[in-house]
Amino acid sequence: MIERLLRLWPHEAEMRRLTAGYAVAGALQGALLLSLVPLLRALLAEPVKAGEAAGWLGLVLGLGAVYLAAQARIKAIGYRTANRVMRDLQHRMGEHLRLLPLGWFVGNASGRLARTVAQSTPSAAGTVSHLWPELVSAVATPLTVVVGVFAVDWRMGLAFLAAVPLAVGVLRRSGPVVRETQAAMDAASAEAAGRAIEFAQAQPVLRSTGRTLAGFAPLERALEEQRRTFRRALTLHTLPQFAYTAVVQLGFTAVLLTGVLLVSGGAVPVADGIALLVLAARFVEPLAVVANLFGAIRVAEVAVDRVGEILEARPLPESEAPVEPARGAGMAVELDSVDFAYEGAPVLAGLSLSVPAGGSCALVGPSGAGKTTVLRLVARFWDADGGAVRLGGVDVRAVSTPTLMDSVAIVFQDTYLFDGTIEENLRLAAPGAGAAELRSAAAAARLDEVVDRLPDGWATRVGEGGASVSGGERQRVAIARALLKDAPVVLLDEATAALDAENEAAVAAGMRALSAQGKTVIAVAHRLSTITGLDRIAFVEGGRVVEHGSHEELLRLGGRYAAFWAHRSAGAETG
Ligand SMILES: Nc1ncnc2c1ncn2[C@@H]1O[C@H](COP(=O)(O)OP(=O)(O)OP(=O)(O)O)[C@@H](O)[C@H]1O
Repeated sequence: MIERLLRLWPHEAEMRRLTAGYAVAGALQGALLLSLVPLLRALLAEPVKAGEAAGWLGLVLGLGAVYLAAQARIKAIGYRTANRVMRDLQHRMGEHLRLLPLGWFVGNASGRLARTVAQSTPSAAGTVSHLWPELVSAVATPLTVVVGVFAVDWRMGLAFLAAVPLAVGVLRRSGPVVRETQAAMDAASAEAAGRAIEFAQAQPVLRSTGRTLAGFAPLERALEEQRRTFRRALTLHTLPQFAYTAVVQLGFTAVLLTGVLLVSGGAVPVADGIALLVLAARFVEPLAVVANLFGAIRVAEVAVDRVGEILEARPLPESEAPVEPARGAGMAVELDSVDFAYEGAPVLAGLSLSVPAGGSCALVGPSGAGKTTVLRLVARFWDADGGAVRLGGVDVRAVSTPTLMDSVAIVFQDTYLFDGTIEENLRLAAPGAGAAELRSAAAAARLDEVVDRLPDGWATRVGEGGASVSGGERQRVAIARALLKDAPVVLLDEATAALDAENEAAVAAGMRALSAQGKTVIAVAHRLSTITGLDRIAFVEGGRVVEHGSHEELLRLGGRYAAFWAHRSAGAETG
């Protein structure tokens, strides 16, 4: 466990010092208990040795005071270290996230990240301040006691030790079970939390279709799975817990029997016997604690693993000799026989596409054909499995990340806006832009119409994620950002959700404005108005471009695009 943590937080010397401190505190407690033996001997002697007893009592009190002081000191250090562990892990995660490819953030990364930062780092750090010290002292205290008991009587020492191998065996066997069930419970809880969020977000749809909780199958399934996993965990944990308690009780009984036999046989004085039995009762306590701690440590291990998943996620390789692609108003984009698969599921198979600098191209095709994936590969969310993606003639793998991010502006379907004003959201793309620039970009993206309608104009707050403006309006902000950013390549994934006529016209106008600035525009387009506003069309199907040309050329060809167009036109007419 601690090795795992040290892999992520490599401060071995500090951890060793802390462990030594915890061990000393634990040993002090052991010594405190052992000093009961001479105290009881003096008290139970015939006649009572009052002076000697007072001396030993002084020692007990003194050791107690030293133990308390040591505990307070080591706890304070433990808390400080735990705080540092948490701060360092969160800081390193922040730094590391900046290096991870954008592809890492696709999918459920935000939920995973939120949980890891908010829950797993405190839990991992808590290992240092709570679990580790308790475990170290739960081992150091009985160990000291056993050494002392051996000094009093070796037979009693052996009786104390008798249960230890059995207890260790039970713990070792139960470890993987607890860990596996903990991981399963964690995954089931995460899934249930995700479905609950989905359920909340889907409320408008569910209510408009008259469906209630009973009708929302994904959440029901996730909750049922969570209950099943928890029941299974309970069953699997019961047996090892029972076995451990039984072993500890068996050990206590062995000490008791040995003590009674030795005392009644006259081999051990009565006073020593009583003292050793008192010790035995205190010896069992930490052993029981160890079992609980092992469970808690397995839980913390899952948290440490989650932090590790982020810190050990690999950034894409960076070229040691980066090449700067030639940069004009636009930049040529080329995909050359690109193959790509998501976790083994092939999406692109030998896809080739070439868009000249300043040119524009609409990616059209059936849902799931891989159009969005093409845009993601141009922005190097991931590297292609085969073939090459080139910007300005240079392989994206040879371009440094800052240059790449500088060369590409991305307008994706799910545009994220920060919880600030419209103006602040625009300024993200160009912090130094003057008011005139801002207004001209907004006008080109028809964002000015939105701003005029909003109560506080440019100073209107958009809410978390841009919740207080519509999807189409968010895309207008993103297009205005792309105009301001002045990157030579603009990648645009038109929203598939129904856009009203006004927003649709605004997106088409924004694309025209980007093209007019000489930028290379590649857009996944769904609407006839936006498709025909671009120079060329690439029809993507089966992981490759199957038709490529202008709108008129492709209609004349009478192939897949012509059929798609006829179908869409019929749909548009019927509304
Ligand atoms: N992050 C991901 N992990 C795994 N599979 C993915 C991921 N993103 C997309 N896919 C799958 O890859 C295929 C291509 O997806 P992509 O989004 O590129 O298609 P598309 O042509 O843009 O579709 P649409 O028009 O519906 O947006 C789909 O089958 C999709 O389910």
